[in-house]
Amino acid sequence: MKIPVMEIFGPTIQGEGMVMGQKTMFVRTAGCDYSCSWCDSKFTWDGTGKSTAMQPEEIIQELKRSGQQFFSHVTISGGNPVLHKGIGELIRLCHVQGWKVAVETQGSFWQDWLLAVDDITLSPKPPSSGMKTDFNKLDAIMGKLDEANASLKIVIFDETDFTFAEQLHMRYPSVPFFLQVGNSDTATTDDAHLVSVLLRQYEWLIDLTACSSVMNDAKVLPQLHALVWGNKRGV
Ligand SMILES: C[S@@+](CC[C@H](N)C(=O)[O-])C[C@H]1O[C@@H](n2cnc3c(N)ncnc32)[C@H](O)[C@@H]1O
Ligand SMILES: Nc1nc2[nH]cc(C(=O)O)c2c(=O)[nH]1
Ligand code: SF4
Ligand SMILES: [Mg+2]
Repeated sequence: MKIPVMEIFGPTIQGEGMVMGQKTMFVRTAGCDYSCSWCDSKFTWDGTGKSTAMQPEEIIQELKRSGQQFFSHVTISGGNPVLHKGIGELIRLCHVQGWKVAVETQGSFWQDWLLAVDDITLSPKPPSSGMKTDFNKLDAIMGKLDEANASLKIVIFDETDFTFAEQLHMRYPSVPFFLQVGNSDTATTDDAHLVSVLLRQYEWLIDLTACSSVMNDAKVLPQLHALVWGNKRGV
């Protein structure tokens, strides 16, 4: 079953969340059921990017061609990769190669192949995104997942987002919880300015977290790739 692929890149580091710093390849799929106001990957769903329909075997070949022997971990992101049934076969083939597989999704859809993923990052969207989380769906997904492989990662732009994150953490207290700095300027090429803004936002988020007893075991992280490469694509 074919998968619409936007880009395949790496090896780079996972710049976000539960396995930050892990060397990995990325497979970015096209299409999203959301349209977050601040999405840093709008080209996957707004018609400005070009995708290629690929069989799982072709994706494996392209990963080997571009990453050679320099990786053992593959991150599937998007868009929302959970829209695509064919990813189940891709995960199986990655495991045959001995590679671990991570998936990034917002938690709006279920596929049975999620049970085969080594690290799942669920990133429900806070109010600033303009999206509304369907908690019936999210509860059902959480109920089916092995919590050992899952984490929650919430992007924070303002105090309303932080309150949303507190409520989410209280709803799923045993799931590892990550707060992520929001990038409010995903178009700029002025890296020095972007980094200074992101570090200021990081400090603001640390200060908020420090004063929240709900967040006593949360982790507060920047997007490491944005600090190193700014808004550059394919890193
Ligand atoms: C582009 S999304 C693709 C996966 C999936 N659609 C999702 O949102 O989880 C990958 C990650 O980037 C985060 N993200 C998107 N735009 C961002 C921004 N402007 N600042 C910080 N994180 C952002 C999302 O919340 C998500 O955790
Ligand atoms: N280095 C790097 N780390 C990332 N973590 C999540 C990403 C994403 O866009 O899903 C991403 C990305 O695009 N690059
Ligand atoms: S859910 Fe993810 S890919 Fe989709 S619009 Fe939001 S941030 Fe972008
Ligand atoms: Mg990204």
